[in-house]
Amino acid sequence: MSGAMHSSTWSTFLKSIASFNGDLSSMTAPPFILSPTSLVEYSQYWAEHPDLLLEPNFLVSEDKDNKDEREAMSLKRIIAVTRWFISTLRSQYCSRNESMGTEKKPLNPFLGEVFVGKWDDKSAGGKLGETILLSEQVSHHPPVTAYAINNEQNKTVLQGYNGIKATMSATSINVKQYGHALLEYKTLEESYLITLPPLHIEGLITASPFVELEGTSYIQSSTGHIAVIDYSGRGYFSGKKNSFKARIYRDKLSSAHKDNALASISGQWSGKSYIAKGHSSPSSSDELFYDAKEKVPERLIVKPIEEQHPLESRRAWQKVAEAIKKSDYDLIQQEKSSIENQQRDLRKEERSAGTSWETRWFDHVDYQSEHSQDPFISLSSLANLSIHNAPSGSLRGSKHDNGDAKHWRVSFQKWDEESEIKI
Ligand SMILES: CCC(=O)OC[C@H](C)CC[C@H]1O[C@H]2C[C@H]3[C@@H]4CC=C5C[C@@H](O)CC[C@]5(C)[C@H]4CC[C@]3(C)[C@H]2[C@@H]1C
Repeated sequence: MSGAMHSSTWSTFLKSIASFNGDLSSMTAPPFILSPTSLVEYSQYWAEHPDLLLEPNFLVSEDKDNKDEREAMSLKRIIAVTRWFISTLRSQYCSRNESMGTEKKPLNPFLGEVFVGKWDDKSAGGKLGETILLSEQVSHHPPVTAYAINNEQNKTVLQGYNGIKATMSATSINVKQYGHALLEYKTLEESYLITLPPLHIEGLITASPFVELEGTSYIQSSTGHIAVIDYSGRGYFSGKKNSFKARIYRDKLSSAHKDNALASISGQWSGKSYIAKGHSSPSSSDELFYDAKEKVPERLIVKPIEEQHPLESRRAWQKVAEAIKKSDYDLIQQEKSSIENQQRDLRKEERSAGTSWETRWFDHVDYQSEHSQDPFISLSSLANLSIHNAPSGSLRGSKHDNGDAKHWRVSFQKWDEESEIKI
């Protein structure tokens, strides 16, 4: 499609943004902006660098009785966790631009849609072992995706969920993320709570949308250490797009003053970033922290579509994905409606039978009725974060710190009992 063709449908699309009702998935975006990939696949972006996710397992002090050495190693580990987290951002927020030219509108997963796969051990000597991904659309209204990434050999589990609330300004789409990630290194008996930054979509006017992160996100360790990460785009303090500054403190209390920082990291999460000791802001003459362009992401291994279960994403959306790749608008609508009609019939059957859809591998845990033993409660209080269903990273006592406190948690027992869907 030439730019001129785009601009006519795109300008009508931009006008539709003006009448935005809050639910992005209900908007009819022009076909050229549609992605053939379902949102349930985005969970894979949390572990396209399995080596970085697992690295803290290999940063332990030999001398258990040496307090200073233990302290030094726990600081090294939260720095390694921050490096892993920064390494996920290019895949999370730039991969569509890199593969398809612009950010795209993902397919809106149906309730119960699943996506599974694995990363093989690419390390020398097999110290990493296999890592698997389970991803499930646990809610359709509003859309919520839950995921778990499990590495048995190193007893490391990353689990979390994501939902969004979007609002529109004249020129950009503003997105608040809901949910969080919990990272547990069971051998180390150490865990981390990771919150999700707000984002906005820029480039809408020029029909070349891309994600820019904003605000602040946190990584809280069970050792007390906390990483506070501030995001900015072009025109902000650093003037470059995809910029961030991360400061690591001994605990939440000392994060009140920037000069208490034990380490400072800054640069671009989609490019190079640097690290310096203490609170001084690092520059390219300091030690390289991470280079997002240099490290190649490891693609998840997903079995061929013909071996997939009907609930698996690429099989379920196969005809729609092919129609999108052919830009065959009528076929896209036709194939999408057949999936939507199947879903409507399922919901109708459930209503008349008085049943409701059972989530497959995840439980909706109510933290107000049961203080589940998982570290979410202790990590949230270390970070002074709300345990409620507030925008991710909301502080305790903030205006959203009330209402439900229900969060999605993986049940590996249910995965072990799974008989139909295989990795
Ligand atoms: C409906 C309006 C429309 O189609 O506008 C077209 C534009 C492509 C902008 C809207 C879409 O932009 C997409 C970007 C998506 C986020 C990208 C990455 C993540 C991180 C992941 O861990 C969780 C999901 C999340 C937040 C995606 C959520 C959905 C976003 C905002 C898509 C917008 C519909």
